[in-house]
Amino acid sequence: MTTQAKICGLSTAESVAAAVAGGAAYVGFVFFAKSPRNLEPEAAARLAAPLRQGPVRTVAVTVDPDDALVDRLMATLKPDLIQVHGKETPSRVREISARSGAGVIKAFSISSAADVDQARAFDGVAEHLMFDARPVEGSALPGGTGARFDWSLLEGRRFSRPHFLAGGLDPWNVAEAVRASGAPLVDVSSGVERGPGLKDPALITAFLDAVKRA
Ligand SMILES: O=C(O)c1ccccc1NCC(=O)[C@H](O)[C@H](O)COP(=O)(O)O
Repeated sequence: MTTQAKICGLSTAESVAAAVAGGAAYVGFVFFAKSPRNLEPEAAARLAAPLRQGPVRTVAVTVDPDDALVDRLMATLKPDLIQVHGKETPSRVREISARSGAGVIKAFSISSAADVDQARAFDGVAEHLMFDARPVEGSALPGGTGARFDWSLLEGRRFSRPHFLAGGLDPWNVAEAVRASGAPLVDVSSGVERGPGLKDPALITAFLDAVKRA
């Protein structure tokens, strides 16, 4: 099966264009004040405007979003999916999905097989599960840190919908990560940046080319 990619944390028209031209299936915009990739929903809506009629799905990346943020995102960006990267429960994921009408990507911080097991409670509740590396203790960010986990923890794992592998991927390791994990979907942020929050269009292209060859 072809691996599909999400390019996360976009903040310029050039990086959005590189993601679309390279064949990204998903593009992510971050709404988390402590992140160097943080955007106002209105700014993300402007960046996503050229994608409206196309096949690329837009993702709003959040951490424990309250109803006000969900409503504001749906009034502006109108994402296809809302990614939740905090301590959301299965019932909160259901609420966010019902309130927004968007699908939900539930992200998990992984450092052991037991961390992968906890995702079972969300299988069939969230549209996609995302397995991301556990950030180092004290990190201000729950995601987008460039940290990796042991990709083989996902080997042989099956879920009702395609799942994402994330965490420390880049153009040079993504093929090996796909092989070791068997993940059908991959996600990258810092591995296609030239500095914190600064996406590099050439690295986005290189990452998407590597995914196509994986
Ligand atoms: O990217 C952020 O700044 C961010 C902030 C708060 C919550 C989640 C965030 N990113 C989530 C993502 O989907 C990242 O792409 C994912 O964690 C992988 O990041 P990286 O290891 O840098 O490739």
